[in-house]
Amino acid sequence: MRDATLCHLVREARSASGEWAESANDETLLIHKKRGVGSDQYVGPGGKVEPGETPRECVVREVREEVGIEVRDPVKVGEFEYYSEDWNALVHVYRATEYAGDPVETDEAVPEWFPVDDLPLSEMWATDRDWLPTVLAGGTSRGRFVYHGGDPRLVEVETDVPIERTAGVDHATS
Ligand SMILES: COc1nc(N)nc2c1ncn2[C@H]1C[C@H](O)[C@@H](COP(=O)(O)OP(=O)(O)OP(=O)(O)O)O1
Repeated sequence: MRDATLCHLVREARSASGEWAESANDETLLIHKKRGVGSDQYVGPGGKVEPGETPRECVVREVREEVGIEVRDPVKVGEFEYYSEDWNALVHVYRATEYAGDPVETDEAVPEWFPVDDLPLSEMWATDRDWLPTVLAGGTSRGRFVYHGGDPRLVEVETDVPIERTAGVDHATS
């Protein structure tokens, strides 16, 4: 099975005085994908892990390539198995709040910030609604999804499960 990554970057809300504000006002960066798996949908930036690369290295590279942002603190918060007729993957999900740069459009993606409580779920993978709100709120999730004809046929999701929270180190895939 192919390893892939997703990054859910959270821009934490602050009040006018610079204090932390309600987390409901946080925003997350999604991309409208121009090509590849899930094109024409919104999804977190990410992509396939290259040989010899760790998932953490991959997620940093993919976010840089897709939207021009340098992610500083990706923490692994989820792991999902996806099966479909033409795409099987083990997807490593990261949450990050520290980054440098402003998102830019590239030939792969159009970036857009969304409030965490107002996601474009009807234009995202159907199963994102089963785990993404938990991850954006700082929780963890693990799941197994089987798609057929573009629709989810099997959905198994656990939330707030132990995930090896590899803030700095993880392992290269073969
Ligand atoms: C239900 O299935 C999926 N849900 C979500 N949220 N994300 C998914 C699903 N299946 C795949 N993905 C994501 C995981 C990766 O970020 C990408 C992988 O595809 P992509 O084609 O973008 O990979 P790249 O390496 O960027 O592509 P190139 O080969 O064109 O460089 O999709």
